Amino acid sequence: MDRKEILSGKKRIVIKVGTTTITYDETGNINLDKLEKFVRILINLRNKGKEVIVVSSGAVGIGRNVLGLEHKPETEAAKQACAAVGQGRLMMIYEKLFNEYSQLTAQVLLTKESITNKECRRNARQAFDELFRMKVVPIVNENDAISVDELAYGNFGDNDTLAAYVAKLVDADLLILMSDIEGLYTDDPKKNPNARFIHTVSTIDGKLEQMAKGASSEYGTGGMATKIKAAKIATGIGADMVIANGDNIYTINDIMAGKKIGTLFLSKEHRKEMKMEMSPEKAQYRRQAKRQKKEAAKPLANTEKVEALINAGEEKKQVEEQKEQ
Ligand SMILES: Nc1ncnc2c1ncn2[C@@H]1O[C@H](COP(=O)(O)OP(=O)(O)O)[C@@H](O)[C@H]1O
Ligand SMILES: N[C@@H](CCC(=O)OP(=O)(O)O)C(=O)O
Repeated sequence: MDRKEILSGKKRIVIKVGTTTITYDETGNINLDKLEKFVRILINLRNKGKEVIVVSSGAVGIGRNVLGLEHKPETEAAKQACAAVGQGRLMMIYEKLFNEYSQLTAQVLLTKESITNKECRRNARQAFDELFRMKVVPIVNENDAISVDELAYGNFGDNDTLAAYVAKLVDADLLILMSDIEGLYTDDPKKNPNARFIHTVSTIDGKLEQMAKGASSEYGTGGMATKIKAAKIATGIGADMVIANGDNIYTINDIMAGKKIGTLFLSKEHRKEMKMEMSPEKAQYRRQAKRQKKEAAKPLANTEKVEALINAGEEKKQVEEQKEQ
């Protein structure tokens, strides 16, 4: 099973854009050009018969700019005010762009309760179902002006996590997180030049979680840590998830076409299928590597250890040669 098979047949897609994707780094102003392209991509997906939900950040950042604040709002009240001003501006622009193509859109502002409270969750699901039926594209954000807890960005409140909960709420089969970076690395590449890119993740474990650090930009909030949290939620409910760079917004089309772009987190179903599809040679190689690792960990006398390592190297070489033949 390859990426194309996994991604091209997706039906219900949640796409999250971070503040850094829809604004200019230098000024924090809205990148209208990119937003327009984004809206066209969304409408095109709809035209192909897909159902799309947008989770759009930007309220706080845009509000901060509209209000002319030089620095990130520090107090709770300042964040609330920025979000209230910015959300209106953001929706006004989305509305205008969608309207150019006669595509209806809707604002859905969620709070923690929309997910944690059973009744609120049912109401939210009902609203999304009806919007889908009416072929409207919902644009979701947190209700930052009143959700003070969420604005702390400590527990529930970041849009990566929110997007995953939305995917869960509507039973989406794909979650795309457009970020300011092309995907997950073994460490934050902005701080560690030796960090290596990870194309596919099938298991999210403690080691992987440790690789994912916080945000390092002026406008970003969650960093990679919240994206891993989102991946756990999304893949757990059977949705695949892709993190990709929003610099080139057309990347969304490439992801949908199954091109090897960004980091793909496999849903639990695809994880199982991949395991079953592992070739006997690869399975043998894995078993052998595991055995060697175990052997090397055994306390041996120094000379024995050296001998064991040499033998292990030879054995590995032989398996690799056999594989190549
Ligand atoms: N292991 C990692 N791999 C990639 N990026 C990482 C990693 N750890 C931390 N980061 C940081 O996460 C940032 C992306 O998250 P964030 O700043 O919240 O932006 P956005 O909201 O646009 O996704 C990257 O720019 C990078 O500095
Ligand atoms: N709800 C907030 C965004 C929170 C958030 O996660 O932001 P980001 O890291 O830019 O996706 C807002 O609209 O400003």
